[in-house]
Amino acid sequence: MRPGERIGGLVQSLSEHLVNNVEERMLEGARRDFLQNGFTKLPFLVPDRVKSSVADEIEDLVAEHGVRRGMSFKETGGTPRLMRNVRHREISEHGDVIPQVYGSTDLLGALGRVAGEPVLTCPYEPERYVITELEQSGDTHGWHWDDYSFALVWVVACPPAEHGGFVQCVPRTYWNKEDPQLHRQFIAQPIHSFELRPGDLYLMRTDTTLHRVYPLTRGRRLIINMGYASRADLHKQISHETMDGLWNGSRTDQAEQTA
Ligand SMILES: O=C(O)CCC(=O)C(=O)O
Ligand SMILES: [Fe+2]
Repeated sequence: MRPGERIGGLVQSLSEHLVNNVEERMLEGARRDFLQNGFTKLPFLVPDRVKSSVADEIEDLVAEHGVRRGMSFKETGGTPRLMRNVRHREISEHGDVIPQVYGSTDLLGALGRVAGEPVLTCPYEPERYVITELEQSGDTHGWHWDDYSFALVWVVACPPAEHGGFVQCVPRTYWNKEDPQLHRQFIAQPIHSFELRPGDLYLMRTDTTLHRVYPLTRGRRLIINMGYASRADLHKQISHETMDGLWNGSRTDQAEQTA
């Protein structure tokens, strides 16, 4: 089978799964969670065959193109990013399955039913998809918001919660890049924590949900974050300091920024 046919078959099996196996009540349950917490797990959204093809591609890409980064950003109150990443550019150049799955019309339709509004491919390409591996003790994706409204995160590897790696979030919070006031956000509202397992997917309302990955003490955590836009995002002036800093520097820039 030619690669194009294999990938076409995978996207087709995702569409068939969404029509045949994902019931309205599952999407409605996810929608209630999502509106309440800015977060919902959706492991049922994608068939195992597609999950394992995406996972295999992620493993190959991180082995071949992963770059270690260590940074912090004043726009999110100086919180750390200690991780290995593969950026959009390398994923779209060397990946086959991920770019096709990302743009699947049926996947976007299902996400829109959960979000309660249209979920659109991100107009700013570097934020469409990024692979993140946490691999050392202390590695974390520290507290932040994202520039665009939605993230669909696919979990390939994750240690048990005893070793960190779970997601924490504070919904209904707003990002003032000049003065993010993280401590005030934590005082004003509770922090919700969610354990993840390999094979999980989750959808987060990332522009109004402050979130982080709890620092790892052992094991390995590997995900791909697929970023999507709302209609409103298309009309906003969005500056991209944190994501540009994280994902867009050249290898030399990154080496200089690495702690
Ligand atoms: O690793 C995760 O679960 C979250 C990733 C994330 O927040 C991001 O890439 O912006
Ligand atoms: Fe994020």
